[in-house]
Amino acid sequence: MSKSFEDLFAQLTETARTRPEGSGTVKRLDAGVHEIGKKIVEEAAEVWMASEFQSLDEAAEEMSQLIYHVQVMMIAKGISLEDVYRHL
Ligand SMILES: N=c1c2ncn([C@@H]3O[C@H](COP(=O)(O)OP(=O)(O)OP(=O)(O)O)[C@@H](O)[C@H]3O)c2ncn1[C@@H]1O[C@H](COP(=O)(O)O)[C@@H](O)[C@H]1O
Repeated sequence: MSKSFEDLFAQLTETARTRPEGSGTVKRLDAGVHEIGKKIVEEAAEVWMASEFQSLDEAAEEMSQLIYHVQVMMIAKGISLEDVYRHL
C-alpha cells in the first residue's frame, strides 16, 4: 500500500519523536541541516538526470526520494506541513 505526502510526514514526525533503533531518518536528523541539505541537492540532480535520460518510473522514484529528504529537512527545522502549504 503506497503512502501519501501527508502519511510520510506523519511517519517521519513519529520516527523523530520515538527515535527507533536502526532508523535511517534518525541518523539523517542527527547528522544535521548541512548533511540533509547536501542530500537534497544530490536528489534534485538525480531527479533532473532521471527525467532527462531515464524511464518515467525511475524519474518518479528519484522524485519520491527528493520529497523524503525535503521532509527530513522540514522536521530538522521544525517546519510544519501548514508552514509549507501556506506558500503554495
Ligand atoms: N521514503 C523514504 C526514503 N527515500 C529515500 N530514502 C533514503 O535515501 C536514500 C536514497 O539516496 P541514495 O540513492 O543517494 O542512496 P545512498 O547512496 O545509500 O545514500 P546515503 O545513505 O549514502 O545518503 C535511501 O537509501 C534511503 O536511505 C528514504 N528513507 C526512508 N524513506 C521512508 O521513511 C520511512 C522511515 O525510514 P527509516 O527512518 O529508515 O525507518 C520508511 O518507511 C520509508 O517509507
